[in-house]
Amino acid sequence: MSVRVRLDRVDKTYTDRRTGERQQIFRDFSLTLAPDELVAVVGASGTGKTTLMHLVAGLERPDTGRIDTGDAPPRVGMVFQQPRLLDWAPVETNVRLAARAAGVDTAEVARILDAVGLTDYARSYPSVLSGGQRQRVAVARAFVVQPQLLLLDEPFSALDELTARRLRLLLQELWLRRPRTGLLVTHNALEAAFVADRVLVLGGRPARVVWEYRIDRPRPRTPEDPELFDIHRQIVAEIA
Ligand SMILES: Nc1ncnc2c1ncn2[C@@H]1O[C@H](COP(=O)(O)OP(=O)(O)OP(=O)(O)O)[C@@H](O)[C@H]1O
Repeated sequence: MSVRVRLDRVDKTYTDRRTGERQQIFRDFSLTLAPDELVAVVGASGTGKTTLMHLVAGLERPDTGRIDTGDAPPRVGMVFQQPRLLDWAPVETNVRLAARAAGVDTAEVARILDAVGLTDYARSYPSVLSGGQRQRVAVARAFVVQPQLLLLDEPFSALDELTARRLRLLLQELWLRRPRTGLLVTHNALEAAFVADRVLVLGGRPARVVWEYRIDRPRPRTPEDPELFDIHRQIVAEIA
């Protein structure tokens, strides 16, 4: 079952540790992610993209307002900029521990390792893998839990462009096997255009959606699609 995510009139304030000043990151902020919709959030540094992700993940609580993800807490798969693997454990164990913690049949582990192209590295330790391979493990760990909600915070921005591109294609492939609701935070407008059903440009303080674009390009998409390139240019123009 896919989830609908609804942020309803959310306020979120932080106190600056150095100055003691209060910063209102969100005021009366509402947003809905439809079931199986992939939404990308872009915008200038410090606007509140990661805060938004943390609110949706339940890692931060709103001061006021509600975040509704349905009756039962959804299974969440997260991918961060850094893979955050357990260095003492082989690849297979990294993925299996995530599956077990989520109560998912560990038979899924071999299947997802195959899907991300890491079967031959199942017994390897993260330290011997390339950056791209480590991030593939992180993607496997996120997908092995069969997430109803996918949260991607700059998942490919620490990788070189060619590797990032391969991982975006992998993400598309995994998502197409079974679509699910997702939120992607990225600085890369082309990535947003390639991955998302809808792109939001966040700006200002408190943050608001200053521009929104629905991407109706059919999937599977290719990064060479000139229409996606045009959309990416519009996104860049809106961020600037
Ligand atoms: N735990 C915290 N305590 C205090 N201030 C915080 C905390 N988390 C974020 N902030 C502040 O909230 C604002 C928004 O931060 P956030 O990380 O959400 O922005 P962002 O849009 O993700 O930025 P970037 O693109 O640079 O990652 C920033 O001014 C940041 O300093």
